[in-house]
Amino acid sequence: MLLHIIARGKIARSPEGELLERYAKRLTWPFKHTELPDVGGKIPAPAQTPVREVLLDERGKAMSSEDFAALLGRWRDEGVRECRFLIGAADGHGDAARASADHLLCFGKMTWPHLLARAMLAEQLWRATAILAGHPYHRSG
Ligand SMILES: C[S@@+](CC[C@H](N)C(=O)[O-])C[C@H]1O[C@@H](n2cnc3c(N)ncnc32)[C@H](O)[C@@H]1O
Repeated sequence: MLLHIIARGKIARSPEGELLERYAKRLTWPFKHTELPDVGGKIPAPAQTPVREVLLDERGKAMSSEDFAALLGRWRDEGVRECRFLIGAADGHGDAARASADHLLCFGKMTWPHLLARAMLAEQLWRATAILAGHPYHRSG
C-alpha cells in the first residue's frame, strides 16, 4: 500500500525537511510526498484505487501508535492501494474535506506548525510499519 503525504507549502532544506527525509528513507513501504501551493493547486487524483483518505486535523481522533498501525494494517490487508494523508496550511481543512475523509487523525489537541506535523507524521508512519513488521524500533509503555 502506497503511503502518500500530500501537504501544503515547501518543506525544502529545513530542519523539518531533514526529519521527514530521515524517516521516509527508513520506510520499506512505497512512499510518496506531494507538495501543493499554500493556497489553490489541485489535489492529484489517485493513480490506483481503492484509496483511503486521512486528514490530519486537531479535531480528529487521537490514537495510540499501535491503533494507528492496526488501522494501516487493516487497510493494507483489505487491498487498499493508496493511503493518502492530507496536511492543511495555516487555515487548516474545510468542513467539506473533513466530512468526506475516511479518517481524521489528531496529534493531540494542540495546534502544531504544518511542517512539524509533516515530519511527525513521517515518524509515525515509520513507527506504524515497524510495529506491523515486529521491528524492535517501537517499544510501547
Ligand atoms: C497550523 S495547522 C492549522 C490550524 C487551523 N487553524 C485549524 O483550525 O485546523 C496546519 C495543519 O497542521 C496539521 N496539524 C496541526 N496540529 C495538528 C494536530 N494537533 N493534529 C493533527 N494535525 C495537526 C493539520 O493538518 C493542519 O491543517
